[in-house]
Amino acid sequence: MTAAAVTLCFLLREVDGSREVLLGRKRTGFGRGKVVGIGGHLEAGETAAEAVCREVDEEVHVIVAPEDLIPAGTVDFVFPSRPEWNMFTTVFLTESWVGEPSESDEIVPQWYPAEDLPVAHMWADAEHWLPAMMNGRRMDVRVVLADDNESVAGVFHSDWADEAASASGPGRKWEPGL
Ligand SMILES: Nc1[nH]c(=O)nc2c1ncn2[C@H]1C[C@H](O)[C@@H](COP(=O)(O)OP(=O)(O)OP(=O)(O)O)O1
Repeated sequence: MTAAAVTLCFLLREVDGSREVLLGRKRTGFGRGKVVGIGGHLEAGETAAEAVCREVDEEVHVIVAPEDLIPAGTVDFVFPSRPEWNMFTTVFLTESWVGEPSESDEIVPQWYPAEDLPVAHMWADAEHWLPAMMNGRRMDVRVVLADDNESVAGVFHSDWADEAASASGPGRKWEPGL
């Protein structure tokens, strides 16, 4: 089954010398009640960059220009016992936008210290890949969920800096853990 194409954007700012990231409590749909990144599904004909700018505007009313998106990699969420939930996520960071985040029907946004994420309220896998990506590590990640569709059964990564990783296909080197 093909994974749904989705995208996430993490807004980063510095306040009194400390870095903060914008997350939000999801009010509807997949992952309702969890604190998640801002983003969602690509619409037909959209690139991930176009989709994430649209989603950030729709969900938290902030305008991000495509040229201000910093590519951070991808996360493939694999739900072996619910393959219809599989999602392939293109992840971006940004430090530039216009407007102040405000809530929508879908998300209640909130700034969190980048060093102290609300992991108890997030997907269990987020602490494996999000801190590394926020710290500038560009990579492709594969998260395999356990049968409860919540806990993490396995995490694999392939750094963009790793020459072997730039070749997709059978030559690609996936390392366990992060
Ligand atoms: N295991 C996981 N860990 C995580 O941190 N985020 C996950 C995840 N599995 C999925 N996601 C994210 C990726 C994606 O951005 C989001 C689901 O997409 P949406 O918010 O668009 O879903 P909805 O059901 O609200 O659909 P829409 O109809 O597009 O609003 O959940």
